[in-house]
Amino acid sequence: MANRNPAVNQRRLEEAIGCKHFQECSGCVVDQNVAAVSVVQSAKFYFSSTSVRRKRVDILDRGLPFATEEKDDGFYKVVVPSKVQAWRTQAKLAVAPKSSTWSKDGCQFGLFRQGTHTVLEIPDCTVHHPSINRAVHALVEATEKLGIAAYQENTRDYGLRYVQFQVERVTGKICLTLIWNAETLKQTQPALSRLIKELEAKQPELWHSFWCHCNDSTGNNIFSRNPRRWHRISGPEFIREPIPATDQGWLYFSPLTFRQGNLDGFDIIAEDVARAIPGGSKVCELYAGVGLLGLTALSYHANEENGSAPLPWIRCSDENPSNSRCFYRAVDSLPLHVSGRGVGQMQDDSDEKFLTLAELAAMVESGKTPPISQDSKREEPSYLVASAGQALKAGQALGAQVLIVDPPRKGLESEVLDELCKPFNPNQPYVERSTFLTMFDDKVNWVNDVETLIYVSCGFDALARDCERLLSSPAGWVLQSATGYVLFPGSDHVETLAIFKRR
Ligand SMILES: C[S@@+](CC[C@H](N)C(=O)[O-])C[C@H]1O[C@@H](n2cnc3c(N)ncnc32)[C@H](O)[C@@H]1O
Repeated sequence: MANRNPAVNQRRLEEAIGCKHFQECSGCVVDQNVAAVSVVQSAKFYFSSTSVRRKRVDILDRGLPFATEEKDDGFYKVVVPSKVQAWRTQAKLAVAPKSSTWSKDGCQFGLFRQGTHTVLEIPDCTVHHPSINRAVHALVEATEKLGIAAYQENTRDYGLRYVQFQVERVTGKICLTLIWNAETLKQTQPALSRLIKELEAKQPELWHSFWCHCNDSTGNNIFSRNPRRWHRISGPEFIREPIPATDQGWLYFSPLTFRQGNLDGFDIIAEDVARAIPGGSKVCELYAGVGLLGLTALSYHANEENGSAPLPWIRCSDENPSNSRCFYRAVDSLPLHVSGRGVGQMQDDSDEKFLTLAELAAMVESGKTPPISQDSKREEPSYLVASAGQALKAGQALGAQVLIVDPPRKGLESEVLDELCKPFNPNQPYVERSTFLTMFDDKVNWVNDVETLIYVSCGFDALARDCERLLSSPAGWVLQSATGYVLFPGSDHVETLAIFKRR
């Protein structure tokens, strides 16, 4: 996995971030040796522990003893997938009044100091993409010039609470979301419109789009999931990012969809996920966001230069309804040989759509094979809006040899984990859709055909918990590899790619 250039990785492991806000700012816990953080140490020990070694492919294949002393045996590889500086392409900053005496002299933008609600300004943050720092400077100037007041937590007065910056990497432009203490857009006026006008006038080339999110709640949540709280004020609806590991196609994001904080780094993870999928596999992806991992895999395997075979189908799902439009836009942007559109395709309700019964009977009589073959055709990439547990029970993973999961920090939903821990049922017929099932739903193993489980984790504790259950279950999972990516250099965070095989 990854580490395609060990010299570059080594240099990044030793490089300093060199930020002048370090120590005062709560954003980073180290300024150099970015892998020397406690979560990476814990992960190294965890994957070297006896309980994991017992189910590790390298140990099983070589017949090695699994009992071990408390030490890192080198199985867990650590990769720094992007530069250690300027990697952050998405940031949320808190807003506070500039002075404590007069609320209308503008705003300051930064992170809360550890354990407080006092904002520390970080105008020269070295992990921010330079466009974010430019945007912060522009906001400081504009709010000061116009006398825009920041939200006052104790009195619940005034407007601006948080700001979110999303950089479109190819243009360097910013999609700016202003989170305003208001119930409706009308209540943000005229301050919001004046602020946007000023920003646009001062730096017209910096902005991709402006959004307002109305949040008048008392809690600490920055965003509500209610789509009616979102308002696009100007600019295009979607940010475009190239599909990783290929020159073909685009991914589309809006502020209503999940987007990784370090896209350069996540590109490497997406490519590693694609490489871990055997060519020609049918793939189901849960917790798919806008389809970043699945569509990368689809593109990667459609590229002859990678010496692979195209994926007959990918089925993606996520609970956020805003994702599906982004997903289908991305599919539209792919060349036909990648998306599989029009290439011997199987439509949604099976091929029976194309033949009448009489035609089918005539074909069989004349000795021809009817075109109802569940495993030889390509199916258009599809997207289901559903929770991961619901998606499995709708049959999304029936017939899939590979399952990709990239859950939020809290890990897999218990329904998903329960399903993955069921033993393989050799008597369950192979079908690719629940309509073809001849068993009662409660008897079905919804992941019976999955041979490779690709687990991308942003929460190490939850991964360790899920891994423990998978490896001790009767489902036959063994661990092929575990790679830790220092995706947010400076922070005590690790993104892990764990690959399980069924034996
Ligand atoms: C860490 S993100 C990964 C998204 C995608 N792989 C990416 O990199 O852009 C997790 C995703 O899980 C979704 N999610 C959270 N809880 C979920 C659930 N219970 N069922 C399905 N999706 C869920 C979120 O909407 C989010 O898109």
